[in-house]
Amino acid sequence: MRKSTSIAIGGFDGMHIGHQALFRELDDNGTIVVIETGYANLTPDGFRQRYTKHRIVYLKLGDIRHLDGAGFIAFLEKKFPKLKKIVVGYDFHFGKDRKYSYEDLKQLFKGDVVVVEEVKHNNDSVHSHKIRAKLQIGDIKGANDFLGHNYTIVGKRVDGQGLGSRELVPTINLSVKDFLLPKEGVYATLTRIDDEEHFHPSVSFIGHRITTDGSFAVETHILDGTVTCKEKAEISFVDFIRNNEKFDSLENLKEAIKKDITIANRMLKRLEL
Ligand SMILES: Cc1cc2nc3c(=O)[nH]c(=O)nc-3n(C[C@H](O)[C@H](O)[C@H](O)COP(=O)(O)O)c2cc1C
Ligand SMILES: Nc1ncnc2c1ncn2[C@@H]1O[C@H](COP(=O)(O)OP(=O)(O)O)[C@@H](O)[C@H]1O
Repeated sequence: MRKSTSIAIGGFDGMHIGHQALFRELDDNGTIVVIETGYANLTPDGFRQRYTKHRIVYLKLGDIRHLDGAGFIAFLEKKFPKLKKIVVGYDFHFGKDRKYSYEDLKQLFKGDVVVVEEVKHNNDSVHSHKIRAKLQIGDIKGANDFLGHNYTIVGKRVDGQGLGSRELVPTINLSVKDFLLPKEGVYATLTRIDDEEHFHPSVSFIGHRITTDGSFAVETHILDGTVTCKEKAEISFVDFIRNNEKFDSLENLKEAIKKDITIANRMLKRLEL
């Protein structure tokens, strides 16, 4: 922090293409200042770091929300004594009732204030809340376009019913906390197991297993061989296949899963793995 000469300020949940436009304005000693609201669920906890090489510093919203414009600048200058440049987006607001904007920063800060113009995709302004809305309707492609990377969640391995490997296909069952889960259904995915470096092509199910025991599950079936997962896995979403369905028999569910596998293979083959 003592070395930081430039900072980008915001919530930065998702680290999407709008956020990345800010980071491009940082220099080698640039730091990303995340104002934590407690609502981040696209890139919770330490997950923002994987989408940037810049150092990230977290500030609690409660510690700064009462500050006026001058107070906020004084706070930043104390925390970053070498600060020369502040980077924010076109809609950045801060302070009590969010009443200060980049105009105030420009007036009050002695160094440079860079204001990044609105980043759009297909003429639609990119924002975290829109990415959440897309995931909630299963629009993975739309969410990924806004993110500039595949939406990725991490979970802890848990035991399943054991039915998968006996009657259907083997799956890794995950308990996922803190991440927003896409809508219930079946997805073409890439899965990274434990600390492996590569991702496996996979097909994943999120939802209540309404055909079997009714309980909620996040499961992934690996398409390129037999694997063992010890502790955790990471699911990277590529495309939506179908909604969660209730089948009359395990036999029909099995047929549907076979089709899902064919579709997932087709969707994933288009990618350079
Ligand atoms: C590709 C795939 C698609 C699935 N689709 C459905 C579904 O549409 N409806 C459903 O109730 N369960 C679905 N399941 C979940 C199965 O019910 C689940 O794998 C089975 O209950 C075995 O669970 P276990 O891994 O805990 O043994 C799907 C699972 C996979 C891997
Ligand atoms: N689409 C965008 N174009 C340009 N700047 C953006 C965009 N989205 C967010 N920003 C900027 O990035 C920083 C973080 O904003 P934040 O409110 O966390 O993002 P979001 O609006 O996606 O939730 C702010 O300075 C904001 O002005």
